[in-house]
Amino acid sequence: MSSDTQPVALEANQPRQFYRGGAAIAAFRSQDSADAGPEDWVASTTAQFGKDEAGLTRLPDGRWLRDAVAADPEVWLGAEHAAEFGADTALLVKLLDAGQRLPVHCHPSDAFAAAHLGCRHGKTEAWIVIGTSGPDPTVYIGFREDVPAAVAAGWVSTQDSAAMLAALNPVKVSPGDTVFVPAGVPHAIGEGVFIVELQQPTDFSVTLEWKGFLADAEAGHLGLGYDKALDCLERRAQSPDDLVRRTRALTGRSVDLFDAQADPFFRADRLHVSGTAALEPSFGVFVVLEGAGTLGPVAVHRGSTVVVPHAAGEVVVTGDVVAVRCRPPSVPRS
Ligand SMILES: O=P(O)(O)OC[C@H]1O[C@](O)(CO)[C@@H](O)[C@@H]1O
Repeated sequence: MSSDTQPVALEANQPRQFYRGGAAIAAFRSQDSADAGPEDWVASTTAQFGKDEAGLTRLPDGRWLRDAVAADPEVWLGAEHAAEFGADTALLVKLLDAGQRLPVHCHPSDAFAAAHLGCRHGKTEAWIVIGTSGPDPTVYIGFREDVPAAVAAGWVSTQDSAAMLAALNPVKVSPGDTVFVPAGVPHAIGEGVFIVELQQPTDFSVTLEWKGFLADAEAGHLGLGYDKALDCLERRAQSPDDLVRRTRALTGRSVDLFDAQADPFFRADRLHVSGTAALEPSFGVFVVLEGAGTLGPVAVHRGSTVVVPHAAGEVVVTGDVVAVRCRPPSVPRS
């Protein structure tokens, strides 16, 4: 019988990345050192692309979370989820602190990943802005106008960063804003933006703007070559209004952070608890944004991250707490 029936507080898990950042994570989590890097992979059962272990979360008892879930998917994920996904959580959550602008890149869809990368998941993602710094916190999302394939390929081969960035919609952001990033849509998170990121559980990226970020072009196309990799790029114009939501003013007990277009990929809500709240049974990844209290038996405060197995049942939150609850997609009942 599995003992994984209680929420578990997690330490930071910061695999090496190629870009600067991390001070906001250190401040948020009250860490001593700000040098651990710009990303914290929370409750991760996903390794970095091409790596065996980097990125995976270790439970406090020393097991990889991935192995614990594999040993008992129904305990961790519930019977319905396990029937659809097996031991796959179908979710990756990160804290990401962009200490510099990230490169322009995009991610494959499920169909592209299945056809070329041997995986059922692509990497649709979404961002919940939880902090900003500097004079101009901006994200860049989707092309402003349709871009012909030859133009995109030309930008990549000449590494025309200025053209690539200028082709994207800039969006100023502040805490409480959310951005849905469908597979294929090119994007770059700007300097000074600190987010909770939800995504499908892969590390597949096509880095259009590799120069100045990656060692060489080879690191940017998933081993497919840019000719093939750029087939996953969404070159049609996007309207930021369709992708960005401003949720800061919403303070209900549970505020849905994304709209229906995110439902096939993941769910997130912001819980505002004052007193007690009982949460329905579910696998969940929690990031506590404000306040202090308890999540089941676990004491939590700003900066806490907690993974909750489905078998924890109805979990009670107490105290004055604002937290983001991240969950995999709900599996339709047949
Ligand atoms: O996928 P890359 O090129 O490593 O990009 C870095 C980061 O950019 C993101 O895709 C956010 O846009 C992160 O999930 C990822 O870790």
